[in-house]
Amino acid sequence: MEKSVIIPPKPCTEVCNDCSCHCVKKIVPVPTVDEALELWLGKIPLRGEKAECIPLAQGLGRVLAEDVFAKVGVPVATCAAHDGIAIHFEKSKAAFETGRRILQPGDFHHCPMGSALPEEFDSIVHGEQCKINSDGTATLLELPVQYQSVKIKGTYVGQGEQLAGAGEKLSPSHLALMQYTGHTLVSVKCRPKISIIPIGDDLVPPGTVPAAGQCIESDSVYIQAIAAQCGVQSTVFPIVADGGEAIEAAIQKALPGCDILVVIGGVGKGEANYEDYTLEAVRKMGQIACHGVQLSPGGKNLLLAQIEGKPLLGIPGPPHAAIIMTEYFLPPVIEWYMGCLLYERPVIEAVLEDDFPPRGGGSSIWEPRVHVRGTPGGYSAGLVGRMDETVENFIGANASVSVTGDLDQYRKGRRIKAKLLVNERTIPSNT
Ligand SMILES: Nc1nc2c(c(=O)[nH]1)N[C@H]1C(S)=C(S)[C@@H](COP(=O)(O)OP(=O)(O)OC[C@H]3O[C@@H](n4cnc5c(N)ncnc54)[C@H](O)[C@@H]3O)O[C@H]1N2
Ligand code: MOO
Repeated sequence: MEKSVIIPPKPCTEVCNDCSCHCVKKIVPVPTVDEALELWLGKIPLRGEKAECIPLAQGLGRVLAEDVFAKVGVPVATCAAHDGIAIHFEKSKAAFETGRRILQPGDFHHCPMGSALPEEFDSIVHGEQCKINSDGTATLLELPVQYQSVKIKGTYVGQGEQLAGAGEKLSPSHLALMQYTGHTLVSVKCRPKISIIPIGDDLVPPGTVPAAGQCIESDSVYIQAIAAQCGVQSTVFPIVADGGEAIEAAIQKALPGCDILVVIGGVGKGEANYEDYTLEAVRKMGQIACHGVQLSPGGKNLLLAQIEGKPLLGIPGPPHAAIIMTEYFLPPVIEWYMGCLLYERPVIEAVLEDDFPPRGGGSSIWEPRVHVRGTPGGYSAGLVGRMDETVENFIGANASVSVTGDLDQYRKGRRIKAKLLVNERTIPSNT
């Protein structure tokens, strides 16, 4: 496995702060994705978890800041769970068994579903089991079982019963039950503010026609979209020119207003020799957790750091690399901040259409995009024809595969797990 070289900012004066070899250069193994996340987020103390109170109806997808308890029990009083008449079971049974099936007005109570049951009655005779007569009596056609269709006060939800816990993501069902039990507002965790800084002299803003050697800045919109899929809005800053001072100034400007900072580009290992100044600027301003991770494409230049206790995610510039790095590292940092899983990609099993080329393997991950198609037996998956910044890779693919472990598992005909990028119902059929 490739090794990455970490050049510490300055030699340690006392005990070496993990920079060994008398603090000149340290050869460290490239971490796996999990190790990189631990190196990065495991060291950043969570800041005060802020909460805000919002109208319940706006709560979908938000994360509860505190446990929620029913304000109102359900039902409020013992009531009918069916349209019918309320009776006293034992009394009615005794009469019914001796052939007296006519109930006098005082022997029953008309009870539409949800209405409170008078105390002297304990069972509901369904509308179909009786006949209401024009003289105010009722005829019992069938004897119900005792307590039929009676909802006892507070047995569905007890007043004060816990509905949900802090850290749960609010679903439509949460909202309905909370509103049903007396809530109009809900206390949710504040979402992180994310700032995104694209870096590179060769980038031009969207809406500009690129000249030779230029390209239109586009990674930021992907990063924004993945953040939005996690329920978080983000701000894209103007493109920053290559150069240490400009990058430092841009980071200084963005940092106070955000909780998570994403920088794009300039993280290549060629550093200043190849106009990649981001790594050096971040090294000066904060602490680097890792530069390079066992994940491709793009992982060898991924930068994870912190500045002033805020996580910084450094995404490599080439778009095909940026999408994978964003999918692997942006949701976890948002989830770390929120304390809740927010990015879910459905996983399906598919049979490989061809051998995968030997990439990845061991603990290193290769994450190619694939086409998943419906087959009579389930699904099949094939690598997209062209990788990189192609229509097939970006738009044609509907899933990706984490190729890792024993590469023999990725031969034609083997069953693999594909992580969908789309709704399963939109997978085309092979026929
Ligand atoms: N000497 C070495 N050079 C490079 C190596 C290496 O190992 N040694 N690795 C290469 C690989 S692989 C990658 S990936 C890149 C990552 O480097 P950077 O993050 O520094 O990428 P940039 O130089 O800034 O940009 C490269 C290329 O990407 C496009 N780009 C950049 N930003 C955006 C954006 N916001 N939106 C759309 N496209 C963007 C642009 O075409 C740039 O030209 O390093 C290689 N070099
Ligand atoms: O890591 Mo680079 O993404 O192989 O293009």
